[in-house]
Amino acid sequence: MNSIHPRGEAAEGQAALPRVLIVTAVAAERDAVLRGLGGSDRFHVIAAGAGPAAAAAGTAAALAAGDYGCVVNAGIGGGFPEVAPLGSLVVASEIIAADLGAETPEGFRSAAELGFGSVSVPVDSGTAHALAAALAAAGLVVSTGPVLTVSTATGTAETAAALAARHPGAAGEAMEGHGVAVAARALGLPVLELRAVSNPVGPRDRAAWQIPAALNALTEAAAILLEVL
Ligand SMILES: O=C(O)c1cccc(C(=O)CC[C@H]2O[C@@H](n3cnc4c(=O)[nH]cnc43)[C@H](O)[C@@H]2O)c1
Repeated sequence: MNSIHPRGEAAEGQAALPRVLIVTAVAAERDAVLRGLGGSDRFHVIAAGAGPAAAAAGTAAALAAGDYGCVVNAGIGGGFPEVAPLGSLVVASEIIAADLGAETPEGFRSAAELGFGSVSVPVDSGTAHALAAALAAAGLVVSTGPVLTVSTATGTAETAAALAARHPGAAGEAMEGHGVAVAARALGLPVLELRAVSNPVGPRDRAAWQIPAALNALTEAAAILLEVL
């Protein structure tokens, strides 16, 4: 882990730490992350819009305009209840485009099964482990596991069960990770995904989403991110 000089500047005799791009979907998530970062100018936080296409385009545009050493997708997300309870944090071990593929009479076939290449982007595993350990050490509840990127948020028990069966150990679901990861990978940059769980992956009950608690957890996690990256 790095020791970070105030405002991310290099201490005398040390190389400057690389800048970090953090991509969220909406302004409320961006602002929650910014509160945790406490004004560090080493981090650039954007709200690129919801869904993988907006996330990929926003990430690519930001990376083209600046010099970054690492990209993080952050926000609220759904948690698979056996793995990631409400209000907890999820650090992705891999980022999977879970609904990229085709329906067939025999069921869903992933883009990988159709011959289009992998639907999974690896994360920077050393940093992901360090982040999860630091979050746990700070007393936060954290899980690691695959985080699924979907264009349609899961809204039934049947879809949740099918996703869990296709992706054993899946911890969470959100709508931007794979877009951010593909854009980062195009420039050879390491990527992470960090989610605060606002709702279970399962039958849709939007009124029950615990958004303020998840945004608070995201703020707490961003303060730890500052120490780890
Ligand atoms: O209404 C609000 O105040 C509010 C504040 C912050 C964020 C939101 C969102 O609606 C964020 C949308 C964003 O959340 C992710 N998400 C959350 N739960 C799920 C899920 O179960 N399945 C998939 N995605 C989920 C997703 O990344 C959305 O882009 C509202």
